[in-house]
Amino acid sequence: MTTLTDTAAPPEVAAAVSTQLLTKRYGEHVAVDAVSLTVRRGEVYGFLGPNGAGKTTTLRMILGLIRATSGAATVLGQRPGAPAANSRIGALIEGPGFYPYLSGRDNLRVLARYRGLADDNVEWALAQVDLTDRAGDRFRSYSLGMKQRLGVAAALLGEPELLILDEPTNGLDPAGVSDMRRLIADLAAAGHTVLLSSHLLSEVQEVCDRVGVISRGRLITEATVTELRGGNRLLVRADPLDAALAVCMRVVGDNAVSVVDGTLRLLVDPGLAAEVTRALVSAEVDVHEIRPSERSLEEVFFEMTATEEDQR
Ligand SMILES: Nc1ncnc2c1ncn2[C@@H]1O[C@H](COP(=O)(O)OP(=O)(O)OP(=O)(O)O)[C@@H](O)[C@H]1O
Repeated sequence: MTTLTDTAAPPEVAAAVSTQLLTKRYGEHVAVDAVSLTVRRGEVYGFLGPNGAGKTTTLRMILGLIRATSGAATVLGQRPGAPAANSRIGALIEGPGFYPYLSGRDNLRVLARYRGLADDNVEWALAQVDLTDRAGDRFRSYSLGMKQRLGVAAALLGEPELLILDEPTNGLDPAGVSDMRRLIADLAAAGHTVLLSSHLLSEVQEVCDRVGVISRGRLITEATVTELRGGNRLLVRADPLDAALAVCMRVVGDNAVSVVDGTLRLLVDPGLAAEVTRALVSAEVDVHEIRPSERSLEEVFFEMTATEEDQR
């Protein structure tokens, strides 16, 4: 008999990637410290952290390129490195080794043959990254952005379900970053799950559904970009400030109001803007500006890592 419980996919199968207390030590140094993260199928997951935080080491464990010291990981329902998973994963990690004297197309053909894939795959992958026109040129003549896109094309050979991209925007100029962002959004729209690492939050906040923030080997948080940025702040510029402060404290509570650079910062639902404005106006305070304010991901990141430092 089939019950509802029997047919519901267990979380580890529903997830594209999940890790449980994944840890990597190099001697005394803990490069990755008990990381438990989940990448859901179909999402773009940003793995964020400064240089040396442990991103590449985590991705290498997920791909089965290095062994975890302890903990576990499941990738597309398999253990890392299992052939059944590898054939459904495309990865760009630490720059692929391309032959400089071969064209982009021939480089991909070499990789495709090695993996038993037909040349159609090469043309498809080149088109995905918009390199078809330059595919006949030697790799060494490519700009950094083109080299990165060829790396993504290599990861795309065989149309993998899951793409793992380690710092795909590293070293790119703003135009290259914007091209890469668009490419990732297109791949996600086409149904690929994307796990990408970055140390630049501004680069991933537009393209990622969820982010995991890692600092010194530890996963500090995992949340949607909206959750991280928080929508619960109102900024008020009003005159006279003292009277405005008193009114705001009365309306939203003493602890929810602070003054930053002559502006009142209210930690409340922005839906209270009308009520706050009415109270200020009836107290004969001039309201120059009242607006909701989100934290930038950079602010969130620095606040979180600062808290983490304090706890050490
Ligand atoms: N093979 C190794 N032997 C010793 N230590 C290592 C090794 N690989 C990584 N580490 C250390 O582990 C830590 C995490 O490195 P990792 O490359 O994973 O960070 P990252 O977040 O990817 O940073 P980056 O963006 O600079 O690559 C660093 O302190 C690094 O020096």
